[in-house]
Order: sequence, then structure tokens, then C-alpha cells
Amino acid sequence: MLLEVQGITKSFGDNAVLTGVDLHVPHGRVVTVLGRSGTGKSVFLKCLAGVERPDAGTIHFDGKALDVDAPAARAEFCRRCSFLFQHNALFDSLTALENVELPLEQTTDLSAAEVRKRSLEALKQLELDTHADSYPSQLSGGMQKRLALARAIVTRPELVLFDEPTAGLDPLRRNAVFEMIVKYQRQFGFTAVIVTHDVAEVLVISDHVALLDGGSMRFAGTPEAFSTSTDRFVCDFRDSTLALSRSIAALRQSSAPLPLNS
Ligand SMILES: Nc1ncnc2c1ncn2[C@@H]1O[C@H](COP(=O)(O)OP(=O)(O)OP(=O)(O)O)[C@@H](O)[C@H]1O
Repeated sequence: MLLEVQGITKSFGDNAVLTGVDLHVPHGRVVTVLGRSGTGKSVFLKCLAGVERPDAGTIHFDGKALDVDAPAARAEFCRRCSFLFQHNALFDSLTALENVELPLEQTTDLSAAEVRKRSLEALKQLELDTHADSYPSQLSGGMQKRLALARAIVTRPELVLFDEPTAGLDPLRRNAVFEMIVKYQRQFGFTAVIVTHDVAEVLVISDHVALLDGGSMRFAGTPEAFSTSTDRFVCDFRDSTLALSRSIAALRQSSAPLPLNS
């Protein structure tokens, strides 16, 4: 396992958001955490990334415990892990190239020339090399997502945490983002943990699926097992979200298709 999470709890005042979350993430796999809005998916991901501090529980990365008493292990984790934020968190005042250079400048001792070379390479890999001097506001939504991914992978992470990478996107663009994640996950071989509520798409791209509900994981298994599970929580979540996807797809069939290359 690259990541082993056991018994994570997290409360904000009286609001017990996570009450004992377990998750096992094997090397090189795509693991998706599903859950309704407000169930604590983002809080869970932030606990993994060290942005939020869990109240209890353990997180092991590559066999080493990540806790407040192990700053060296946490620092190593930060070096080997990237976080792709829900709304990209690009710096508007920096160009695409400067946005990608930033994590290398902050986490490595590479020379300025090497930082530039690696950043240009990452932009090329994400098909953004002709936009190196553009500012994020000059890029389309899909290009901004690719730029955020270029910034996440430029440090050659072993683990990438995706917080709702398709939030606010319509079904066609959602598909394009998931395709992009899978394409680059295979190309670069990183392990991915994706938090989302897009059931239909993740069942296709994930190796493992977990369902967060009521503060803990109500299901963990393969997409096939998720699709056929008769557990009440899984059925309720799966059926309600898939019905919604079908309604949206039916609505979209009556309107003109969006360009896929945005
Ligand atoms: N910093 C915080 N302070 C207080 N409460 C918080 C904080 N962060 C999250 N919460 C609460 O934790 C709960 C879970 O929020 P979270 O953003 O993790 O949900 P989510 O499952 O990611 O939802 P969505 O799918 O809508 O993004 C919510 O009740 C939220 O208000």
C-alpha cells in the first residue's frame, strides 16, 4: 500500500464530520472517494494533505506514519505528493509557465535553468507549450484544469490527490477531465486519490471505489462490486446519482454539443 488510513476522525465544534475513516490505496492505482455533498470528502482529503489536522487516527505513507511528531515523514510526503484543488488555485498574476515553476522553486534545489526546462516539459506534456506566456484568465476552463495538472505533476509526485476535479463542469467537460486524469495517470504512473460525486464516470476510470457516508466509509471495493452491491447506503447513493446523470444526459441530447477541445 502507498497510503493506509485508519480511524481518522475530525470534528468542527459539535459537527462530527469524520467519525472513523479507513482507506487503503495501493501503489499505481486510481482510488475514488464518492459521497454526497457535505459528507466530508474535502475534509478527508485535506486531512491526507496535512491542510487539516485529524483529531484521531493514523495515516501511513509508504509505510511511514504521518503525524505531528514526525515532521521529517510529513516533509517527505509533501515532496512526493501533489494536491489538485477543486478550483485549480492558479495564481492569476503569474503566467502559465511561472505557475508551473513555482512548486519546483519551493520544493527542490534545482537551478533556475533546470526549473525552466522541467516546467516547459510539463507544459508540453499537457499540450500547453504554446500558452506558456498566457495568464490563467486567458485560458479556457479545460486548459486551466490542464495547467493545474501540469503544476501538480511537475514535481514528479508518486501520489496526486484530486479534490472534485470536475466541480461545476457540465457532463461533456466532466468526461474530458476524467479522460485527462486517466491518460496522464497512465503516462506518469502516479497513484491517484480522487474525491468526487460523479458516479457514472468514476466507475469507468477507477480501480477502487469507496463511499463516504455518515462520517465513515460505508463501502470499499471494485467498481464492479459497487455497481452490484445490495447494501442500502450504496443502492440509495448509486441509484439517486445515476438517475440524476441520466436526466442531465437526456436534457443535453436536445441541445447542441459543446466543443471537446476546450
Ligand atoms: N474549516 C471548517 N470549519 C468548519 N466546518 C467545516 C470546515 N471545513 C468543512 N467544514 C464542514 O465539514 C462538513 C463537510 O464539508 P466538506 O467540504 O468536506 O464536504 P464535501 O463532502 O466535500 O462536500 P461537497 O461535495 O459539497 O464539496 C460540512 O458540514 C462543512 O461545513
